[in-house]
Amino acid sequence: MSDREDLLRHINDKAVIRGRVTLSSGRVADYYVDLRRITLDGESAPLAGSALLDATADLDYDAVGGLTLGADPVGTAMMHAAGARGRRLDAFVVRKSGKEHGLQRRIEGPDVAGRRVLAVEDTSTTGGSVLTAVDALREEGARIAGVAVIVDRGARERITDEGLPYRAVFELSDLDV
Ligand SMILES: O=P(O)(O)OC[C@H]1O[C@H](OP(=O)(O)OP(=O)(O)O)[C@H](O)[C@@H]1O
Ligand SMILES: O=C(O)c1cc(=O)[nH]c(=O)[nH]1
Repeated sequence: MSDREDLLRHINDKAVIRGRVTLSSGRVADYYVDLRRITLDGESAPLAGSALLDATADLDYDAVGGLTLGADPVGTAMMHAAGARGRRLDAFVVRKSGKEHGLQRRIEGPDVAGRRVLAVEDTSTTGGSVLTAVDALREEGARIAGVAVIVDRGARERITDEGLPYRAVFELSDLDV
């Protein structure tokens, strides 16, 4: 079984939660894909990191991250999967709002200014969260190589309409939902 097939089994077994739920956008749905149960799972997270590296192999970037919180373990899974392949890949975290104390950085981690970065999400429904990260990254002087998610929940059109390459390891139709 390939890593991608293995990951799909993990997602269907551990992350697909049925029941009424309010989504980030305020929409109501009758299932949730809780990918934190994958990206924070010691067996599943390396599969997710590896599958995202494969799905973005045609894109040129050297740092990866997105809007906290869902994106954080996605970026670090990719960083470690890249390291296991002998490739240096940095990670970063985009805060939802700027921090008032300390160094008052909106984007934590190695500087992204002037670098080609990949904006990631665990899942993207409206694309609003990942595009918030894209805006913050551009403000910081980063160049966006593309957007990548583990599961696309409907954001493809909005993100590609922005002119951004979009890669998803899985579409909703791949899942048992
Ligand atoms: O494409 P969108 O409509 O923006 O929805 C997707 C977002 O929703 C979830 O995060 P959530 O907003 O629940 O916040 P969290 O990551 O802080 O848990 C998920 O991790 C994405 O970030
Ligand atoms: O749209 C969302 O907020 C959302 C949907 C989903 O399936 N999983 C998730 O973490 N967020």
